[in-house]
Amino acid sequence: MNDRARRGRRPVDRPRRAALDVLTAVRVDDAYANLVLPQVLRKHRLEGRDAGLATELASGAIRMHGLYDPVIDACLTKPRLQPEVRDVLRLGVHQLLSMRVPDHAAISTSVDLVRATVGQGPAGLVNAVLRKVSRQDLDAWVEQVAPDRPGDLRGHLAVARSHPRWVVDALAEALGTDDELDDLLAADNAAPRVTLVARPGLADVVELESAGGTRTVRSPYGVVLDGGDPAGVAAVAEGRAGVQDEGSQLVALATVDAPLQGRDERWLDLCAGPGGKAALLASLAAQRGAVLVANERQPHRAVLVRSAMRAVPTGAVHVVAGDGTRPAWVPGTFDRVLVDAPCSGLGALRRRPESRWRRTPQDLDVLTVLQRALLDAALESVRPGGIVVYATCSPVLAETAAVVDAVVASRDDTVEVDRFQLWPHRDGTDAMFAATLRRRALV
Ligand SMILES: C[S@@+](CC[C@H](N)C(=O)[O-])C[C@H]1O[C@@H](n2cnc3c(N)ncnc32)[C@H](O)[C@@H]1O
Repeated sequence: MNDRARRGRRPVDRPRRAALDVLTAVRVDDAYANLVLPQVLRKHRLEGRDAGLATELASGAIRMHGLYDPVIDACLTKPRLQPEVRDVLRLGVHQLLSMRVPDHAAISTSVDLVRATVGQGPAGLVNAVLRKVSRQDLDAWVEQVAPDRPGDLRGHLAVARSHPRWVVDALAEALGTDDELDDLLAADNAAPRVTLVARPGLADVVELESAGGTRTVRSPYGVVLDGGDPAGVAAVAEGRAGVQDEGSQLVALATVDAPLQGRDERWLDLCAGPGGKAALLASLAAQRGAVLVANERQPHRAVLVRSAMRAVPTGAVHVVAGDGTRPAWVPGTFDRVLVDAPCSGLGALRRRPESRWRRTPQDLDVLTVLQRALLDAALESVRPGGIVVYATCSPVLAETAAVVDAVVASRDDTVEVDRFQLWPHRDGTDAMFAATLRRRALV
């Protein structure tokens, strides 16, 4: 590049550069956007509004590429596109169709970005594609690139709401109706507000409300933050409170509040990492004179569980690392057991922009075998008359009802006493599933 050309170039906008770094890490390194974002923001020294802009750009472009890619393809004259250039275009399309960025700013910053990162070659193409995209709004593009809504509702929503078609089918099956499908998929695309949990005996909701928040409707321990950084809330920094979706709080509460006859002092969280539900269970255990064993297979996640427990009175919890399908304890040891099983996470799509694109139907084949083994191990671990709650952050029937039904049907010592399924569009929570089972008392 000669000096004249260099002088003529505008500096690349840092939030957009940061957003592109996130897209690259997700595409090339299989990174999780929510984990890589804080590092990238630090690297580019972005805070406040700039950090918010980079986050919105990256999350939106990743989440919505099921819609943006057909729009981009409709504007190409040649079908092939370098992945690096497509990433820049996805960011540009997000600004043009889903944000209030003026067209000229969205286009010129995208051209600058591709010049700085890929080179001068694709600058003209990026300019031309984004100019075409800017000629109509989001609704007009959906009409142009998505299947016809009356003729193929699920196909239409898969594109319009940017979900893989198999995920749309699995969610529709779990809902039991297509009538709410649009609302559910739209809710998956909206960033959730941050919900805190006041760990009982360690913090209370009044303290969290004073940080600027509103109490949750169903959990007595939850506060939805109005905004701001939860790490700045003293109770969170000290481990007396945590960030936890209301649905997860309700799962922990279902575990400890299910009626139980007889001894109620040994509790087990079979799949505890990173420790959100275990920390709520442990603080309740401390209040109720019980002790929680928090088990996690992955040692590095067991470390996270220990950190989540830092404010819980010692003696109320023991954290152990082990395979929950091969328990290290005597059968029938526990009075209450939570199995928060590893799952597809398709009920928490609001939180992870890339996860819908990573999962495959084949994942379910592997997961459901493990889920059944863990639920069986949980039932072996609980005493006769004891309670087991099986939970997933997925509503997909193969990992919820089908697992519970199969395990209950395969045993003559287990009855189901309750079941709930939460939904983002109905309940404002992740789509958590929980079934409460009781091991029959000996007669
Ligand atoms: C859905 S997460 C649990 C979330 C946790 N209850 C919370 O609220 O923070 C499932 C956890 O199960 C762990 N896991 C997977 N296989 C396991 C096994 N065989 N035994 C025990 N834990 C396992 C995973 O490493 C993961 O941390």
